[in-house]
Amino acid sequence: MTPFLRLAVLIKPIRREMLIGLVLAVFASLANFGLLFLSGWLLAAAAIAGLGGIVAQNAFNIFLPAVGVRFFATVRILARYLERVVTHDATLRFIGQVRAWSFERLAPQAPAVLARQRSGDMLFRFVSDTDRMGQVYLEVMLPFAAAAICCVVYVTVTGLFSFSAALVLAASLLLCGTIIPLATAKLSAKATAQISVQQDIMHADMAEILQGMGEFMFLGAANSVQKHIADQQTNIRLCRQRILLLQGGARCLSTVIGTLSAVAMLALATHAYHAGTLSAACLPMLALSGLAAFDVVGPLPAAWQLLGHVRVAARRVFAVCDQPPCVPVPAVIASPVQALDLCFCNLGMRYPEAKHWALRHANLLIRQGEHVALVGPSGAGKSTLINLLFRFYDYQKGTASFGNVDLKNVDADIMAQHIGVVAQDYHLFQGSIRRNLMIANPNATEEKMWRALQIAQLAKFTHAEPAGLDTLIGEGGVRLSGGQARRLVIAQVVLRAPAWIILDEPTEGLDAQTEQELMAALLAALPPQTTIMCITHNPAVAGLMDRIVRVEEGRFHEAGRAP
Ligand SMILES: Nc1ncnc2c1ncn2[C@@H]1O[C@H](COP(=O)(O)OP(=O)(O)OP(=O)(O)O)[C@@H](O)[C@H]1O
Repeated sequence: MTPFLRLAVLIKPIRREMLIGLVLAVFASLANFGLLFLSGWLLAAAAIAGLGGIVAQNAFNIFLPAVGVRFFATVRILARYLERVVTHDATLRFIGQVRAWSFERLAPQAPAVLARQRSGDMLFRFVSDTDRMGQVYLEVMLPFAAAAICCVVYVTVTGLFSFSAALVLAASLLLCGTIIPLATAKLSAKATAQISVQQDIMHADMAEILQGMGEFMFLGAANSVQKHIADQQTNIRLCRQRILLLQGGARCLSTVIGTLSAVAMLALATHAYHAGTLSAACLPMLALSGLAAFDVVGPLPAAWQLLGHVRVAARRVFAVCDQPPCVPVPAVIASPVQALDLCFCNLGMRYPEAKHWALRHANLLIRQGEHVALVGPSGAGKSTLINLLFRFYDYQKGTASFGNVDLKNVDADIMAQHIGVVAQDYHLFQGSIRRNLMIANPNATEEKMWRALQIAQLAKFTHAEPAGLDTLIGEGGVRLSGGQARRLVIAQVVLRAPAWIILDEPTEGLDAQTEQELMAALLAALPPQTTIMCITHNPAVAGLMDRIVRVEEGRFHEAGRAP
């Protein structure tokens, strides 16, 4: 299906508002045309009556056309106002719909498929591209539909008075409404596509630079990065200049054609007057209405232009949304049952596009309530276990079960109900300590929050801060030290109190004493049936677990208890 057909399907729920908006837009334009049409006639007829002596003046009924002029003026204002309200409301609703639709499709792809995209690019697609797709009704469909309907009416009405003037009007409207906008769009197509691609790259670059500004400075690359962005900006500006020049030229040409057509219509009407087939009062009426008719084709070059942008934006959004999720969604989602034992049998797992198996012939059994340390060299496959458990990635060989349910029949939401993770690459949210704790457990009382902070050895720090739980931690927790941030993540997990807790290097960045206090408090506070899987390179931490499993080249080996 083409991007436009797919957009047409998405736009269906707002078709009633679209239709009302179109009717109002047509009313406003017709009222504008009627206003100039009637005013032109009224002025000329009044002047002729004025020159015709007292009998003609008395015979001339000024009131009826004056009422008509007021009617058209009022309808024009009201219809334009209501049209703005209805069409903008429809547009905002449509944008919301496009965003909700794309989010629904993107969510199952996280994080494996989305990890292959640049975050700035994703942000741009999700914000600007969906915004542009949402403009398709207001900025493209509405002007085209309104122009088509109004032009037919204008030409028909003009034809009732002068066939030749109607022909001139029809030809000029066709030229300004289709040929000039099409030619402009064709000439600027390359620049339009370039802008889309370059903006795409620039936004992704900008996001990366903002996130890694410190690292760029450490590497002494800040100036070259600045220059790189400035160059991209220059390219985009040059493309924009070209488009604006073409659009300005098209507008000029349309104005010239509109004026020439009004002059030609006046000349033809004058000829008809001399031939006795048209009254003198109709001459300015046709000239003025000829000018008014061009109002509806004015926005069309910009509409053609935007059509190109919408096509590019829709293609980009659909391209991301159509990617199949890395892990197929189970037809029927199962729920693990007690006891929540984890069992891998001859498991083989390879990351997409990777040459090597991250896990191979892996056998592992962890019973609920056990405290197990996972040790082993870097790259052995320890963190891969988390990716598998949360169904971020799929396994290709062997079997895996959790709580007597095949892992292929569960999804991340189900697993998150049973497992809490303190990951190596954790993320804290902008805002306060309280907000971050509430995200983990929206129903947590203040007392429970303090207890979780106590266990995570962060209560002393929080108490010492004047704002306490409302202490702001900055974007990603930048106002906290690495160790404090990690302990806040531990507090989040404690607050959730899941049946399983996976700690990936929980004490990294902590001094020996805090490390001991943290682990002791954690082990003492957790209910005995809580399973702990602790991934660590630290022998002291591994020694606190019931048993140690060594991970080597994607296989699990029992290594007994640490001394
Ligand atoms: N997203 C990914 N795509 C492709 N390969 C990956 C991905 N993540 C990990 N790998 C590969 O899988 C293997 C196991 O990685 P994993 O992260 O599980 O190691 P680890 O034991 O946790 O290492 P560390 O102790 O350094 O965290 C490595 O060879 C790694 O290169």
